[in-house]
Amino acid sequence: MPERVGIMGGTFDPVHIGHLRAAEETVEALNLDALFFMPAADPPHKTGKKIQPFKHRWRMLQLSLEGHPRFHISDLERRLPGKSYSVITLRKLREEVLPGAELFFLVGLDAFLELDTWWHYKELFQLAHIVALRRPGYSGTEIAGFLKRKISDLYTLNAETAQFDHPQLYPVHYLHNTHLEISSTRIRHLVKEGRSIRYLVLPEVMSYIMTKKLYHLESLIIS
Ligand SMILES: Nc1ncnc2c1ncn2[C@@H]1O[C@H](COP(=O)(O)OP(=O)(O)OP(=O)(O)O)[C@@H](O)[C@H]1O
Ligand SMILES: O=C(O)c1ccc[n+]([C@@H]2O[C@H](COP(=O)([O-])O)[C@@H](O)[C@H]2O)c1
Repeated sequence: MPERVGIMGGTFDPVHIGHLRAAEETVEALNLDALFFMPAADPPHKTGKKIQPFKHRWRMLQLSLEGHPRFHISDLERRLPGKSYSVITLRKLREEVLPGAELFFLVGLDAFLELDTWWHYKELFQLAHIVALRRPGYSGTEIAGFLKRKISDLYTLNAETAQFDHPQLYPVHYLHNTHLEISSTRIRHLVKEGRSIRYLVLPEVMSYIMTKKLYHLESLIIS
């Protein structure tokens, strides 16, 4: 039986419990054998924005995932040249890194409803199952209309499995994960204002941010 492998792409600047809990609930709900966090080296929609170097974002992920039996990190996008387009990453995974595996690509509902702005976005649905994660501020009722308008009007909701099926393309799953109103943007702002981020990130990540002075006012001014 081919392995069922989740891929969670992100900037992870920094990784927070919104990411971690959504990933945990996906692994459980969809019975995944493994889930790879895939930090983007050059996130296409963050061009020109200041993001922390890959090594810090990578280390914070490592600290967060340590000891988890099914969570792993991949440095594939750091090794690929150019912008971190998800279609390129998924092609590479299917063709070379994980041939034979069944891939599940996780995206928050905010990102899902903007998938039509991604590079060669229609191909995503030929490469992997898409898992749309609930996120406060975005409604799952928009998924059906989005699929119909932007991808294919042959997607239909299967009431039994609560997923959208298609005769040729991969299914789209809408996960009823816990609503956690947490974003990396909010965490960066809290640090900058000298406020607490305890319980929004793992303790090891909080210590790392403090020790390395990431997101602090001084570090933002100097660099
Ligand atoms: N609280 C959350 N609940 C569900 N999904 C989330 C949550 N936070 C982020 N995600 C999803 O995780 C993926 C990676 O997110 P990303 O690293 O950009 O974090 P972010 O918190 O959205 O960051 P930023 O605020 O800097 O844009 C995206 O698909 C995003 O939609
Ligand atoms: O492929 C694209 O065109 C594309 C456009 C925007 C975002 N992505 C990916 O989506 C993930 C989340 O991106 P972001 O900017 O919300 O952190 C990350 O893995 C990006 O590489 C991918």
